[in-house]
Order: sequence, then structure tokens, then C-alpha cells
Amino acid sequence: MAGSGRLALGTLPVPGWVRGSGPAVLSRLRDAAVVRPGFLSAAEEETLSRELEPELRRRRYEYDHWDAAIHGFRETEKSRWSEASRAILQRVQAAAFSSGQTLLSPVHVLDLEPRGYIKPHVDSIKFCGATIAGLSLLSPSVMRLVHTQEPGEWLELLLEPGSLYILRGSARYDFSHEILRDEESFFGERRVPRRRRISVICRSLPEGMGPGELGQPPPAC
Ligand SMILES: O=C(O)CCC(=O)C(=O)O
Ligand SMILES: [Fe+2]
Ligand SMILES: [Mn+2]
Repeated sequence: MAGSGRLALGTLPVPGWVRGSGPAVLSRLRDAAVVRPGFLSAAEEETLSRELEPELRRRRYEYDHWDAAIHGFRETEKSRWSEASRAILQRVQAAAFSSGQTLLSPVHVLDLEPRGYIKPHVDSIKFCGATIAGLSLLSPSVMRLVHTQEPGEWLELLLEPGSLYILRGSARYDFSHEILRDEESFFGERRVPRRRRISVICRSLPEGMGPGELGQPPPAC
């Protein structure tokens, strides 16, 4: 069990990087909250962080997001990517989105300093559609999802560097998501020390909205 990274839950295999309040929520969100560890090769991680570093370094860490959800961060909305990074983003698109979904462009890049964190929030339904997909770089972190109506229902995702997470449907609309601060960064019993983390986040447009119809998007969803 421990060796394979999977835990048998009745007949339902639960990956070792997902924990939840119970079998019902794990089963219900099985295809709605997905983590793919090792989605990026070491070379791909390096490609992305090298490309992002100079752009991020020009900015200063901020301590209040526009909606105060994010603390200790800097961010950019990036539309021009190297060919190598474009290939990675296309793999994300193919893995996370259906052919009918249009992606929000530009791509959101978020740099959380070691003491930075993201408070529980649901991404704006005005600006983001049904699917959110994020690559994690540099540091592991724990993403917690909590049902907005039933706080006893929760899921935790262990996001290792190089992993891809996908939130869609119910996981995206009915659950808040957050990135735990260093002091609270545990995956079950396992301490997950938070260092600086960069995430690269792709989102679909709200259904029925064309790429030109968005108006002025917020700095982040
Ligand atoms: O850093 C992440 O992976 C998530 C960021 C996030 O939740 C947001 O910008 O709305
Ligand atoms: Fe979010
Ligand atoms: Mn946000």
C-alpha cells in the first residue's frame, strides 16, 4: 500500500496525494479534484522557473490581494511564452480541459514567498469557467478544499513540485480552495515545509463567453 502510493478504500483506489473527510467526498470528487504528481519532468520544471524568474524578480511581494485572499505574493499575467513553455502549456491544456473549453489568456503566474499563503476562496464565476489547472514549482504545498455549505466535507491535495492539479465542476464551484501557510502545512501527520512556491494557473473562460468578451479581468481570479 505505502509502496504503491495507493490506499484501498472498498473497491475505490485513493491516491496517496489526496486525503478527505470521508469516502463519500473522496468518491464524489474523484474526477473533479485531480493531482498528477510528476506531470513535469525536471527539465520542464527548470524551463518554466528559468523563464519566470526574471519577470517575477522585477516585482515586489504584496501582502494583500485585491480580494485579500492571497498574502505574501507577487504575480504576473503572462501571454508571451517560449516555444518550450508553450509545449508544456499545451500538455496542460490537453490533460485538463475538454476541446469545447476556451482558455483564459494570459496565464496566471503566482509566486508565494515562504510565509505566503492563500486563504479559502472560490474563484470568481464571472471571470473563470468550470476548470482550473495549476502547475506547482519549487516547493511542495498542501491545497485544502472545503465545501462551502458543509464545512465538515473537505479534501486535501499534496502538491509536490512538478505536479499538476485540476479542479473542475463541483470541486471548483462547491468547495473553497486554499494553500496552507507554513505553520499549518501538514498533509495528515506529514509535515510539508513551505518554501517559496511558484504556480502557473490555466483557467477556462466562463461557458458561452468568447475570448474577446471578458473586459478587464482582475489581477487574479
Ligand atoms: O497557487 C495556486 O495554485 C492557486 C492560486 C489561486 O487559488 C488563485 O489565484 O485563485
Ligand atoms: Fe483560486
Ligand atoms: Mn484568486
